[in-house]
Amino acid sequence: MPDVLDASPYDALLLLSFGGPEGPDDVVPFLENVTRGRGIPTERLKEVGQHYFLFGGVSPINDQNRALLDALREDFAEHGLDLPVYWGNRNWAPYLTDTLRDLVRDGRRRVLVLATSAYASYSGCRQYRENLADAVAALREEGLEPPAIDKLRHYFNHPGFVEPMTEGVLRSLADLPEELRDGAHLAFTTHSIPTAAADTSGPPEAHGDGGAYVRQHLDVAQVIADAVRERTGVDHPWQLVYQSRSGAPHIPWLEPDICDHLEERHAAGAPAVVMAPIGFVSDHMEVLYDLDTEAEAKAGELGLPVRRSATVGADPRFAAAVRDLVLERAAAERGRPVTPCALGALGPSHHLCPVNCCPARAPRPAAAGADSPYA
Ligand SMILES: CC1=C(CCC(=O)O)c2cc3nc(cc4[nH]c(cc5[nH]c(cc1n2)c(C)c5CCC(=O)O)c(CCC(=O)O)c4C)C(CCC(=O)O)=C3C
Ligand SMILES: [Fe+2]
Repeated sequence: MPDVLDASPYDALLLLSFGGPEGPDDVVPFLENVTRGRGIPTERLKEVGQHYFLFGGVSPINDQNRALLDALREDFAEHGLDLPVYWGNRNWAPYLTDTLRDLVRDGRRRVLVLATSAYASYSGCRQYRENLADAVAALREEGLEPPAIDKLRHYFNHPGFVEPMTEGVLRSLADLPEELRDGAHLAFTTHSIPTAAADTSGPPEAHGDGGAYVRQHLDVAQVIADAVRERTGVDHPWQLVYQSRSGAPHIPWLEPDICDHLEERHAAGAPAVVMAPIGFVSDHMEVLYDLDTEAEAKAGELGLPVRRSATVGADPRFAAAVRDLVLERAAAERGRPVTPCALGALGPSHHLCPVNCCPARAPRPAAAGADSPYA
């Protein structure tokens, strides 16, 4: 029998994700949920709807979360961590508010949240916290007393997140024809966001242009590029690039786009490119459409050999990393000394988002932060 691990003061882990449609009839209501009050052009919505219809109206994200849930439960059981794991989404069933109601029903009083977004930014962190606050408010409206909620720190630089991606890049390189392999460029890719959102991602004072969002991705890219060089003896040129831009054309978003980058690399004589989607936790629609469909098609037009490397998904090393993060946070909350695990130059992220971290354009209550009315 393994030793019993101590998750107190927490009595549940909540996997909090984006959600996605599971059939053609879900697509439009899902997009309405995502974009409620966000001013995304109708043209863009029609286009994104087509991305989903191309795959039968099904996003793989929910099945990927089910697999992650299984991996977490299996890892916790194997290691004697007695902590139930719940799952709720921001934009599709199972909806966060319903899951929070389940937590109350089961008598859970202090919940730790694992968001399926590894980096800072309004879209990747505060927006999740706002939706948590909305769910808390909804339960209070019903006369229920919701549990206290904390959110795990950003895990972009945790070895259990980075190492499976490093291995994925090595596999993609190995999959290229040998004569192209050593000259291959690495394109680390993530979701584009408005430059104004990047610059204030947080906390903004601590970072330069591009804020924590860009700095964190650059740090991970550097760690992976270094590890690849160590393992192969080859120094592959690399760059951080972006994908899945939306919003109005006159508003600046992070660039270059992956497709423009492929064109530019091709013109510069790169023999091949490995696209490494470090910004994403699983192979959801952004990976399946924007990389595997659109960017692959662009590369085909150019005659540029490309490979797309793996996301962590339900890798057991990621599940183990979550266990490590849970135990670290629980110990910290109990006032024990902890040595947070992190690769790269930035070091471990804060446990509690400071006031004004990744600010929204229009301030709204957000849970699990120093500026939270529920902290
Ligand atoms: C940083 C970031 C992540 C990574 C962190 C994280 O994972 O959270 C992410 C993930 C995801 N984004 C997703 C889907 C969408 N994102 C949209 C819109 C937007 N995303 C943004 C940013 C991000 N998004 C932004 C700044 C917008 C524009 C306006 C707004 O702020 O809303 C739209 C509306 C249409 C469009 O404009 O494309 C959709 C449908 C799905 C589900 C995929 C599936 O179904 O498999 C996932 C995992
Ligand atoms: Fe998105």
